[in-house]
Amino acid sequence: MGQVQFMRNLIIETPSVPGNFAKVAKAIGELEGDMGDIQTIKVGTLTTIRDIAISCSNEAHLLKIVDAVNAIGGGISVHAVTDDVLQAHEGGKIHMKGRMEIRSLGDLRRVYTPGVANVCEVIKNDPDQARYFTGISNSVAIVTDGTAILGLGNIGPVAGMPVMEGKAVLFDQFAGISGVPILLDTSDPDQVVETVKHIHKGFGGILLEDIGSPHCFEIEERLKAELSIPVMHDDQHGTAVVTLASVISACQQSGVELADSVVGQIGLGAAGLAISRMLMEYGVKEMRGVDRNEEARNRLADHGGSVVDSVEELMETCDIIVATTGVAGLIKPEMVRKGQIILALSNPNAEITPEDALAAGAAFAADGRLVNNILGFPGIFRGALNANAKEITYPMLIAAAQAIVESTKPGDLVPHPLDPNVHQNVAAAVERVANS
Ligand SMILES: NC(=O)C1=CN([C@@H]2O[C@H](COP(=O)(O)OP(=O)(O)OC[C@H]3O[C@@H](n4cnc5c(N)ncnc54)[C@H](O)[C@@H]3O)[C@@H](O)[C@H]2O)C=CC1
Ligand SMILES: CC(=O)C(=O)O
Ligand SMILES: [Mg+2]
Repeated sequence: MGQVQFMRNLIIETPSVPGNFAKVAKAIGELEGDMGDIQTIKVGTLTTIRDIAISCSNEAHLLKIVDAVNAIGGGISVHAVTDDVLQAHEGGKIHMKGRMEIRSLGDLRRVYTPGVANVCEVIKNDPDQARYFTGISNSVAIVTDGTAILGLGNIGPVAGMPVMEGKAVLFDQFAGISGVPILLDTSDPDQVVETVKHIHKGFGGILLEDIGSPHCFEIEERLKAELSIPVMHDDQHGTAVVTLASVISACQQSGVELADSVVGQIGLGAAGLAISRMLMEYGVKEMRGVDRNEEARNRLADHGGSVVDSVEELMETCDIIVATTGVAGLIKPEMVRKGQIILALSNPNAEITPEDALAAGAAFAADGRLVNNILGFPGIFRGALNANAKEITYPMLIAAAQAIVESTKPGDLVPHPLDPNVHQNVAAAVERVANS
């Protein structure tokens, strides 16, 4: 199958006779539709109705699949096409909920006035008590200016809100952290820094998300210097941690020495520069990079990497390739060299699909659905908040990467994101380093 841009659900009716579902699955499979969740909605004496999630390339591809299912005949038909992803977003994905229920006047007086005034006094007299008597130390602001939402570009903070709500859901589920999206109506570094400084007192940490380069570098550096709570730009360091982990695992499994490998980074923006820096920090001696933007190329050179002239040259000369350009299909199968490790991490669509990279001879290949900062940021912040850390340091990030490697099953590049152990292990490793 090509790039997955399109996820829809088909509501399909079949006569209730064994073998009919297999016919439907065959028709979908023959057209390279990728079936996901299957739900049986109704089993009647005569007919059965199922809701089948399908991933495909685009609307035209979906229509071909619908036609093919309708053409099976024998009473098999597509009743409707629904958009479950859109429906799942109705009303938003997050909701601020109280941890106390108010069932009596006594509860009301404890939770709110007059009782709450006493807690205010306690904190006024000793501000450190806010750590125990408010949710501040368990809350992280998810701050975006909307300038680099996934690989969709500068689509603005409101259009980026579904991503920020998604990050909040992940924070909650994997780390028990309250993630609060903050949408900034400015991308001017001075204004971003000032705004975050003015709101930071309500949070135990700041996650900068989908803020484009180059202003993301200045914003993060200034906030790290000026605030005494953990600040991390996820697209830089969350991604770099998970990429380092997957590269270590791939090298271990293929008997390659990472330090002696030539690593090539395509796209030297927020994610790409941070990945290059982390790999060099970890010991990669030969780090090469390419970007269409001259300033981005210069930044790699300033950090000790070497710049090459084209994607083709990079592909030809490197053992390990990481791509974070946001450009789907940038790596052509004919550019792939036998035995290469290829991580094409752009979302929602990769520079090359893992299937195409493997078919072209790559030893390991993955995309941004697998190698994703989801494996890093929840545990990194959990560990930092547990340790009451004032910042997130390189040793904490390297420890997070090592914890991901240790949580990876043999044969895999990274752990499954729904494996709660990985988030717990990352948190424990980060907390340990922060406390050392
Ligand atoms: N899998 C994951 O966990 C993550 C994936 N990403 C993905 O990485 C991509 C980039 O994200 P950011 O680094 O935040 O964006 P960015 O805008 O900071 O960087 C993109 C860089 O790619 C360069 N570029 C674009 N087209 C190019 C081409 N044809 N040849 C060479 N260079 C080119 C740009 O000049 C820019 O420097 C996005 O698609 C995003 O979804 C980002 C963070 C995490
Ligand atoms: C995963 C992520 O943060 C991104 O694609 O921007
Ligand atoms: Mg992002």
